[in-house]
Amino acid sequence: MTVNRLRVVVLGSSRCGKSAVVVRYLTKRYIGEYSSTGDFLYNHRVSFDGVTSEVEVLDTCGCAKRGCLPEHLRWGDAFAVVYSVCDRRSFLAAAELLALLERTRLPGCAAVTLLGNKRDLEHARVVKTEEGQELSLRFGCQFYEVSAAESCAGAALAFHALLREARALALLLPAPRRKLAAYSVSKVIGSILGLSNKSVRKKRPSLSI
Ligand SMILES: Nc1nc2c(ncn2[C@@H]2O[C@H](COP(=O)(O)OP(=O)(O)OP(=O)(O)O)[C@@H](O)[C@H]2O)c(=O)[nH]1
Repeated sequence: MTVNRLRVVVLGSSRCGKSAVVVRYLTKRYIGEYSSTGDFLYNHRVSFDGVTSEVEVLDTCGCAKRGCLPEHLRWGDAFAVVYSVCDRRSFLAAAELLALLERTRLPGCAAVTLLGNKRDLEHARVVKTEEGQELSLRFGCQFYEVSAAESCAGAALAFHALLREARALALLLPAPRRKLAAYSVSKVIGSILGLSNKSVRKKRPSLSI
């Protein structure tokens, strides 16, 4: 069985549900609240299509403000750009992130998916499905609407499709690997394990799932 290594960066504006989507995919669980004080790196081993991948998933938090966005864009092999269907500003931010990705990475050199999260909140929806579709067509990326709160099926489908594309690109374009110089580890694991961020950061640089 082939084993490959992939790096996935999850981007999007604050509170759009990045952590919820990532944790849904990795653990099948939905946890309502997460602390939002920094990026979080997960190690995850996944097998499908007869291939096993060692996947690092970087759940980012406020990286545009902290200035580490360019580094994250270079580091990743695959990118999930998340917005909330109930928050137009998060959709506009997703469009900006896709444009930045296009400028930073050569077109076709990174797998990208656009995820419209919180589709369970239909009554509060302000971004139509067609708008997400149009945006994904404009940037030539995948597109899914998901609900981290409602089920794990959407997140799993979206991440597997992203990984499938990243695997194919890794075969076609063996890119030089760049190390992420530094990442802070702070959120989600505290919610999962009931530890404070400080103790998590000290004891665990990353979480294997
Ligand atoms: N109804 C509903 N709420 C969701 C969903 N996903 C996330 N939420 C809620 O939205 C809020 C923000 O979720 P997070 O996962 O912390 O969002 P984030 O993008 O990681 O936020 P930052 O860490 O601040 O960047 C939380 O209250 C979640 O419970 C969803 O699919 N449906």
